[in-house]
Amino acid sequence: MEHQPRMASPAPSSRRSSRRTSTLSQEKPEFDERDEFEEGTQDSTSELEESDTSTSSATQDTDPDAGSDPDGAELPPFRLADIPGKGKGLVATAPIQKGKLILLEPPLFTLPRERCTNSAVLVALTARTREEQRDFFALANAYRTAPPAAPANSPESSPSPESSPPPKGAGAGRAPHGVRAPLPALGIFETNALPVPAPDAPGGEARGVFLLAARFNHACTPNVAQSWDAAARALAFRALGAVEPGEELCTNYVDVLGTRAERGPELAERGVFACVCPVCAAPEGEGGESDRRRAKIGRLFEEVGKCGKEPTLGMRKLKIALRLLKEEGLMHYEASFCFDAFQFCVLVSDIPNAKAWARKAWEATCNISGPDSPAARNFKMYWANPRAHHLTGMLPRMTLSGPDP
Ligand SMILES: C[S@@+](CC[C@H](N)C(=O)[O-])C[C@H]1O[C@@H](n2cnc3c(N)ncnc32)[C@H](O)[C@@H]1O
Repeated sequence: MEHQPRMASPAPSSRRSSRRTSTLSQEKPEFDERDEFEEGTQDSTSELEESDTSTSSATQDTDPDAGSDPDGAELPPFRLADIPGKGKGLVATAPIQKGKLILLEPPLFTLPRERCTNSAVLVALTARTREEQRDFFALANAYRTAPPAAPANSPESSPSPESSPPPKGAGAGRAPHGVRAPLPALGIFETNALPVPAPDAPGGEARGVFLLAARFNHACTPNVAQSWDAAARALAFRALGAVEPGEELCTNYVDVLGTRAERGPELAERGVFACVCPVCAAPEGEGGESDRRRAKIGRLFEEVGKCGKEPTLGMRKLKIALRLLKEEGLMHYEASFCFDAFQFCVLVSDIPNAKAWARKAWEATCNISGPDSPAARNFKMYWANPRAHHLTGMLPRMTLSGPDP
């Protein structure tokens, strides 16, 4: 039987959907439809300079401590700031609680996955206001080759490359690592676009630019999860844990259950050619420990998926994985393992523990994609009625265990 997609995450809040999947070996009982965790995309506006937090993007449920603007509208609890080694980024301006929705942002525009060209980006931009066009061209371009220094006092010598559209031709040189650089509009799009559901093709994927959320940098231990809010047709960003003022808010662009060596090439594809997040910048010894933990979680993820006929063993493995996730600060993968635990319990008709695990999966999912997300609603339904799961009673009855306190 097949082990279906597992989790969400944040995947991670990734610029690319980094949903992890695994497959139960054929002879094992089938695991059920996994959560529909949507992984984020992002965008933003360049107006959020330093202490100025005004933005046209919708924010819901923003922290009251974040204050409000003179019109009484709530301001997002973050500001745009310079981040060493990363360009600009978003930094918390107020304490943010775990699970708090910090940003809900619709895309500036989207493009079908197969039609992401420089001219398609330019055409999409013509439908936007001048201010939005300017904000788009102020976003980072990881593929831009610095143009030769212009003579002092020449028109080209003035503003920072991010404050005005790149001159025609800039960026047409060589990107880092010898990759041929795309033209500026496409370079910016490639650096910042995030996957979103295709607006007119059910089940399909498009790529969208989000002016504010594009300013989230990547971290291999992210503190912000992203998910697609289908009702709002917008990306939602929630705090994965409590955040203190001054902390940088980061999503994860790629699945982070790999070692540093494994993450590197994937990150380079997303325009992060040398990740300077605390995990990647850690001294060799500490980094090695993190690599070992992540590699082990990844292995356990696969192994748990093959334990459909050995629920006791599966439960033992997933509890080790949950402990390692906690140690590594990667709680956005928690819900998937909790749902595995739920399925082991229903397999052997251990209903009290099944309920406890479904509840934990629900709680974890609310922090990632909110209580109204399809995944959260699904887990809540199983919490109320575990026997609704089709695996119920497929193996001889036994008592497993519930979540650790
Ligand atoms: C979507 S943008 C993020 C916002 C960007 N820093 C800015 O100034 O607008 C992605 C770019 O940010 C930088 N970046 C993001 N995360 C990084 C990280 N962990 N380490 C180094 N650079 C990072 C890279 O240059 C990457 O191409």
